[in-house]
Amino acid sequence: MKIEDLITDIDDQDHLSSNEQTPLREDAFDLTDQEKIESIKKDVHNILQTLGMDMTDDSLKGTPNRVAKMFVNEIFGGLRPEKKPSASTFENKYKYGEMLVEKNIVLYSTCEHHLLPIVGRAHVAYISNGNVVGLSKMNRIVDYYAKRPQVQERLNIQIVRELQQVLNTQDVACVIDAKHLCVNSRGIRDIDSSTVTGEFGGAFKDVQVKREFLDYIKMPTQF
Ligand SMILES: Nc1nc2c(ncn2[C@@H]2O[C@H](COP(=O)(O)OP(=O)(O)OP(=O)(O)O)[C@@H](O)[C@H]2O)c(=O)[nH]1
Ligand SMILES: [Zn+2]
Repeated sequence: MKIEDLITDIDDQDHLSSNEQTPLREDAFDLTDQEKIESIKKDVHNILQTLGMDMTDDSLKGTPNRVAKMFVNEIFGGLRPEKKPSASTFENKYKYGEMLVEKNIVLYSTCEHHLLPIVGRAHVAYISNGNVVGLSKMNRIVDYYAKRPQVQERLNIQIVRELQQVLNTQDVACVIDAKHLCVNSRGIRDIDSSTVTGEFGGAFKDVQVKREFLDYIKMPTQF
């Protein structure tokens, strides 16, 4: 793929290098969402028709529209830059200077190689540089980048880069542990394996800081 063919969220271009970006074409948003749904509907119909399915069957006739809407509005809804959650920060008045960990964030994404689900957990942490972000915004940022055709490594990096920008600090980390249905349910069909990735920025590169973060993740949640 040529470098010119790669764009990312328009407002992300300053701080992401091209290999961290979702490979989108420049004309990615020329069509409206409704136009995309109409086009994908025909494609899904064609796939099922080619497979020999009776597309007039009551149970199947709504499928192309259903799948097209699901692609555009739901599982790939995070391709649209305007859907990025606004993660307003506020002043760290209480001067909390330790690590904050938002753990066990449920993650649903889609493997871009097979278009099968990736299901897992993300654990996000940062050390405040004067600003704090609303807790739920971390879950929302994970969800936004997960709603794209993804590979886990890129998803992991995109989450960290976004929070680094929002919080104006390098001291952000994210670990993802996820099952890829392309590995679990087809191909090698290894139901037990999962994939762990980690991205550690700034202070989290320090072994002890990283250790503290990983220990918090392991700690059972008591409630
Ligand atoms: N690095 C990485 N690889 C992934 C991810 N999701 C899926 N893959 C892998 O992408 C690879 C695609 O390999 P191919 O050989 O082209 O596909 P395939 O013939 O379907 O491979 P098998 O899954 O081994 O049957 C597979 O090994 C997948 O396991 C991911 O998030 N990160
Ligand atoms: Zn896959």
